[in-house]
Amino acid sequence: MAQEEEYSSGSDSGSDKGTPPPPPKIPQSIQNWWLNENLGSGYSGSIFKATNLHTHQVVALKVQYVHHECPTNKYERHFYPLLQGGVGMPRLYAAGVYAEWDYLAIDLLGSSLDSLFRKSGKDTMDLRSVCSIAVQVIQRLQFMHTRGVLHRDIQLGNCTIGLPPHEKTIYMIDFGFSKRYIDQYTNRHIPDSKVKRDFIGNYWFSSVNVHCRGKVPSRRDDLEALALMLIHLLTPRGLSWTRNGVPKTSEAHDRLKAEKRNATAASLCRGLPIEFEEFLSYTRRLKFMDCPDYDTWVDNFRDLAEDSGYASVDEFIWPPPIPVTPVTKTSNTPLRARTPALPRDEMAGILNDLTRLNLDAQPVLGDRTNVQAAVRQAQQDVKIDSTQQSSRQAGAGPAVNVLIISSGSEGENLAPLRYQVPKAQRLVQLADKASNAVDNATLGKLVREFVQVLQMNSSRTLTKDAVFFLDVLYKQLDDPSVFIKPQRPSRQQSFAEQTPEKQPAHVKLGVVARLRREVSYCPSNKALATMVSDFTKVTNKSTGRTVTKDGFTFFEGLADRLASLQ
Ligand SMILES: Nc1ncnc2c1ncn2[C@@H]1O[C@H](COP(=O)(O)OP(=O)(O)OP(=O)(O)O)[C@@H](O)[C@H]1O
Repeated sequence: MAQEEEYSSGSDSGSDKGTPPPPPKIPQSIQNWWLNENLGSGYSGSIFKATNLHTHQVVALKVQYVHHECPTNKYERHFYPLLQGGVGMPRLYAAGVYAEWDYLAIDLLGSSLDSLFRKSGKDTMDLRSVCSIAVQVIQRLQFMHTRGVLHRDIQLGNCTIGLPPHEKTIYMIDFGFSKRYIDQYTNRHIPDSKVKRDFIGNYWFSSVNVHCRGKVPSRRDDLEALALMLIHLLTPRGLSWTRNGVPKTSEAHDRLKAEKRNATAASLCRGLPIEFEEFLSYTRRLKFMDCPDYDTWVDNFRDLAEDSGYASVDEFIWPPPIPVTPVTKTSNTPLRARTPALPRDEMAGILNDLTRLNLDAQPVLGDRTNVQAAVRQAQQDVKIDSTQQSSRQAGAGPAVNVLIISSGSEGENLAPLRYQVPKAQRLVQLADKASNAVDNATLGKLVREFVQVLQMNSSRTLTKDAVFFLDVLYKQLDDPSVFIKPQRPSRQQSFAEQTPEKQPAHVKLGVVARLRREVSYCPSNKALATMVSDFTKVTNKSTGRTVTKDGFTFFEGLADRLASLQ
């Protein structure tokens, strides 16, 4: 941890015993390790690249003077065994005390996020990288928490990338402040307490409850710290209370705490994608013993990245790649200082204008009295989109913000498109094609294409756009005679999202396995529609919206069945 970002009034410091003598010079070798260059120094020790004198293995050696006032190595070494085997958890090779030096030999890793961000010289970090950090760090915390451990010091300096070939993986380091929240003897969650505790953590990102109210930390606080860290990265000049540096006096520290305590999620996230405000509010709503819904938040940040035109966000890629297509959602562009949110009175004016618009004659989704008109309108839309596509192909202007309906036969140009059009956009295109399909054979081909698009990158999440496609498919199969072309997906609208209560993963697995078995002898389109609906609901409601292997087999079976059910 960077010393300037660290504060611990919880340690039994030697201040009232007089200043401790300065530590002696660190020797050239410790136990079997030859110390090479210094990789970084924290408040309580230094990290060296080190080589084993016998095996020549190269590690990071974390060295600390045994009499240091904050002897974190002594605690940290007990957490590594609990965390071994997890993705993004450094391996521990050796630990011990040699002469006056407490050492830990761990995986040698790459740069910290703090150092990468500083070196970039940018005001804010790009949205893709921030989503990637969100996805990976939530997963790391989920792993640590399942092992009964809280990190308690989430900050950029404690997240590093690996060395090649693991440079796209974010590692958690520095478990010096970590703590078990599951009592190892009773196997129960530690109790809350009304007694105000000394603060252990860091000034910038420790949660309001822990930092400002002296509460006992639990899982929610690790996530709140992460939320603050993400918002910091997207905010020009960072969170306001980080701008004056480390408080030097207790009055300055009190001011910092007051500022942190008074900052609402809405005020911190103005101009940022809504997911960040929702995430911070969610972490602050959690109760002391609540288990956070890690999977849903991983999905939400994946969706946000995909919706913004970024693929494979599970991988942290640095420097950030240029998006495959221009990012079209300005509301998702983290340029708060340069594109401020609308002033209140201007917004009121726009809303008033909107209310004066006469929308009465428009066909309404699901209004079956307007079927004929809506279908005509839908066909008209397709013609317009196709015309726009051909004029664009003839060099008539940029493709930004226009939905393209492929005029080629279904699936034939998948490979080239795969690298040009983001997944979200492809799914919406497929939904549009499905809405215009007039026979089962076409729908079957579209289902096959849907499977390929879902498998385009490492994420197998049933995104909002994938649900949109299934929604269209459901409506076509259920009763095409009353089918009306649906609107584009929004965060609020989907047939599968109206009942949001969660179900455990095993329920999903059971239902999907049944669907996979039964689809090949399903008697009618209507019955297939019910299956599509069952699949979507159970997947959307389970903890983790990942499409499983059984799920993909179900869709392949569905495509086959559509081909034979004419
Ligand atoms: N395994 C590693 N491989 C490469 N560099 C590392 C490794 N671990 C730590 N570092 C570097 O050393 C810096 C300090 O590491 P760390 O935070 O673990 O030390 P610390 O002494 O516990 O810090 P503090 O006392 O401030 O908490 C990190 O920010 C990172 O740059």
